[in-house]
Amino acid sequence: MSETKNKNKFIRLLSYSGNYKYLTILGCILSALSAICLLIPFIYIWEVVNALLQVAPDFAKAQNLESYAFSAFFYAVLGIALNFFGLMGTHLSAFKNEKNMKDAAMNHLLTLPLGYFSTHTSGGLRKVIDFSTAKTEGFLAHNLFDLVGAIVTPIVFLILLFSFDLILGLVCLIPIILCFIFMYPMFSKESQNIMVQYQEYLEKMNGEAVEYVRGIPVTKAFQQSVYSFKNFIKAIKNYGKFSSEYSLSTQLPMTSFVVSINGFFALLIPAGILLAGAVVDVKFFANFMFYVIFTPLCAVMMNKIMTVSQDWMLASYALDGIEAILNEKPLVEAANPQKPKNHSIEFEGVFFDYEDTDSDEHILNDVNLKINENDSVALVGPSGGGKTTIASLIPRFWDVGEGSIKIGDVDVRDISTEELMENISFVFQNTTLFKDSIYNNVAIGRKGASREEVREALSLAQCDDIIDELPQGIDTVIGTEGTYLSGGQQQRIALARAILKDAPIIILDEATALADPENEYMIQKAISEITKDKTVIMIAHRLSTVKNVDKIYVIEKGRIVEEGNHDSLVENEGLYSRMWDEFNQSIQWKVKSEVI
Ligand SMILES: Nc1ncnc2c1ncn2[C@@H]1O[C@H](COP(=O)(O)OP(=O)(O)OP(=O)(O)O)[C@@H](O)[C@H]1O
Repeated sequence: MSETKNKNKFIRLLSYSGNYKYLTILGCILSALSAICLLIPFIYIWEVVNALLQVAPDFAKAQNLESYAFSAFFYAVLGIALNFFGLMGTHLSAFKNEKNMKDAAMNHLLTLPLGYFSTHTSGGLRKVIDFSTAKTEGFLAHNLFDLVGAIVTPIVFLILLFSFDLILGLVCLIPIILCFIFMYPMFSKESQNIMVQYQEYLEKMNGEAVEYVRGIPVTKAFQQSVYSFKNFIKAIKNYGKFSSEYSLSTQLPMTSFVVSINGFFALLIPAGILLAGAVVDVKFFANFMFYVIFTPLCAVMMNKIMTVSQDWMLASYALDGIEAILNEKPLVEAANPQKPKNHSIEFEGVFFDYEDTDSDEHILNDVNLKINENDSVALVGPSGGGKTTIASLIPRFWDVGEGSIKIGDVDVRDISTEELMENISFVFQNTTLFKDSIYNNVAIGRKGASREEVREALSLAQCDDIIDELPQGIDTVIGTEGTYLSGGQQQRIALARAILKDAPIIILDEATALADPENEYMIQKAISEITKDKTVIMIAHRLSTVKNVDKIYVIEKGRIVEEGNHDSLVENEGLYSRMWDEFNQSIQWKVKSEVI
């Protein structure tokens, strides 16, 4: 059963090569032929030794030496040529395989809901795609080719063993059989699972190491030691424990394997001496020489089979990584997409939970709200209440569990993704700027935008002072020549991108979170530019930034607990009014401490 599954897996892997898979098959056939050709010269060497021994000590009388030497040379060259063309075939197919696999994964990623990327970091995805495709490419280009050669060689070897001398052949067969017996457990399902577990422990440790390096500034600032990174320590210990236990468990089979593959001589030489006592003739001596020269080759081949089996396990694990991405459910596109009638937004009885939510409480619990076209609303409330989640459901980062979200009276699930993205701009607290020029970073906001339009958007987003200070103006590449932008500056560039996009619905999540007072003032100016005549949803902790919106929704524990404008909510003396008091106190505290 597991064999069929593995076979299927191999066929699945090969299918990424498309029609190039025939090159893999051809490459493997050439590998087998090459292995046979490369063994034939040994027969001719035996013929030469035999011919010389027959006429010893008058070696000049030896016959056919040139013809043997030429034949040996011919097969050696043919073997190398077949090897070369075979490897070329497997490489071409492997490169195609790698490209197709990467394309499939990348294209599939484009169909996934945006929420997928908030739980799967770009670094992690890149690692899976790069590691997996590199591993499978290596397996198809080299390891599989080697495996065929490594399997064919002992088979031809066995045929040769028996055709030269039956008894010596049988003697040489014993260590080969022992090798296979000791190798068998290493091919088992259990052993494959161990390999997968090993990779998981290794990845966990690497992941924690990255977190550790990222956190070094905090560790130093708070005078902590490496031991404060408990997860890292735990990951190292787990990895160490697993590796030692695994190594110890393979001690006996591995040692037995190594002893057997290198134990040919231990049996061959005593057998040779014993047999030589009985039949002392030249032919026997030539045969014996043949075995002495030839048998070490078999050890090399056995070793290769052993390592290739491990390479297959790694390649199979890598394929699992890619298939995990490909098996992610894409965002379901509407069969008959509709256009929103206007840019109002409505939540009707929305319930939502993340996939891994295990609490009894819903993340969003019966959320109902209506935002008229061109109105500005704010979502405020305690941390973890669900503000970002509400905003993320509008552009379908995730789909609602129950209820519906409508834009212009059309359910967002009935709007095509393209149309939805055209209608919505979002600016998050953690803005992503590419390591590219400021110009390209902004121009991505709208296809075909002219240079002038990009400049204008930057200007409206209050970025003139940033551009003036850069060595190459808007063509300066961020992150080079010491060009690093502060969080607030990056936020303004991101706002320029949104201004250029000019979408009718704007979602601003903590847009001023990273700003110092001067940047905050500039960002506020940019925001008033971007939000003119737009439907706006703002999420903010600084209540001063949302005081003038048309409506404020107070979100707590996934529910809307209050709604109204600023004045009415302050009068209400509920959660908002308490938050407003706390906000004012914090401002006064700040002013006082600055005066002192
Ligand atoms: N990707 C996710 N997967 C699982 N749970 C999540 C995810 N994102 C948020 N949550 C959980 O959902 C709840 C609401 O989070 P959300 O970020 O929407 O709150 P918020 O009000 O915006 O918080 P904050 O003001 O701190 O940004 C929290 O309990 C949070 O832990």
